[in-house]
Amino acid sequence: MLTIQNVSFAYETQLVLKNISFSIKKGEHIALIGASGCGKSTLLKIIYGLLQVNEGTLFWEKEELLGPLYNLVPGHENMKYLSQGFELEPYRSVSENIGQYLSNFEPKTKQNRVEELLEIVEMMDFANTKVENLSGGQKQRVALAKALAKRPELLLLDEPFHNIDNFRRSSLRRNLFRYLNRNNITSITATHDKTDILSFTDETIVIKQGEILTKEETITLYNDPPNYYVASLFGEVNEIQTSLFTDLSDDSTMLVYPHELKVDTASKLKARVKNAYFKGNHYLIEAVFNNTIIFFEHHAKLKSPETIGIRVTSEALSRIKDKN
Ligand SMILES: Nc1ncnc2c1ncn2[C@@H]1O[C@H](COP(=O)(O)OP(=O)(O)OP(=O)(O)O)[C@@H](O)[C@H]1O
Repeated sequence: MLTIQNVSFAYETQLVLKNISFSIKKGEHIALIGASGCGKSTLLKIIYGLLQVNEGTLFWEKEELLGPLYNLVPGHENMKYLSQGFELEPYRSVSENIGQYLSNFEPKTKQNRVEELLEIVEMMDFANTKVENLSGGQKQRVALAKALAKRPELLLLDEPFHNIDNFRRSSLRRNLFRYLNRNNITSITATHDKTDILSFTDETIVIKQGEILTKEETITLYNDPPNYYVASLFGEVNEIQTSLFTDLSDDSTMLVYPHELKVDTASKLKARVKNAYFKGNHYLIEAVFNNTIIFFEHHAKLKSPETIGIRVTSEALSRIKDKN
């Protein structure tokens, strides 16, 4: 559906994206992840047609997307881009904003559509409220509904749940992706939030300093990250000498997530507890092991400077052995 070939882009002299190539099929959900400033928003803006590439080509099916120099109105009509600074009309109501670009030809159809969108973003109670009187998170939800209003084929989301409180975020995410799947709408989401990525995207593209580091099925990428940088985008991760926990004798290291390290009183491999962070259903323990800081999950609080034995779960060990 969308193909990007060898795209490079610079803001004046600063080269921000280098030789980006990938394609997306209809109905797929893709995550764009990478450290702040790596070029995620810039890439979304290029795809939407707000920025002109210096090199490379973009295709929508077989049609080349030529960019803003060749279009009077920037932005491709089969896409919608939800930017971090949502463009809403502050003095108009939530419903008026959502319906702004919908046809007035059949008022009942328009009203039904606005109501459907209000339900998706859980803003039914604010239909007649002026946007200027909404919180940042509420504005973000209205902007999302407005982006969906004209049924785009491709939705480009830039940190879409950034301002939304945890309480709403989960249900909003579920509503949105249920709607996208039901309507076969493709999406690309630039995000820092691993929950956005893991539960809702088929593939993940990792960008580092303007280049694609990897593009992989999201589950595969999480279960078998190619390096520390990629694993750390999903949260805390430990890089541990493989020979300590396996019979491999080389000096390679392995990546182990905190839930894959367990306290084991029988283990000869000892770690010294530094801190315990309450996480609700477990504690995240920070400890010193083999002269480096490690993190692991434990059901109870451990006190500094307690010394405990640790082991790696058998699932993680077999994954590591399979790799070697
Ligand atoms: N309008 C601009 N003019 C000049 N430089 C810019 C402009 N917008 C972004 N940049 C620079 O381009 C680089 C990439 O920015 P971009 O916003 O694409 O990153 P990002 O990965 O989306 O970051 P974040 O996760 O913080 O939103 C950064 O170094 C940024 O400072």
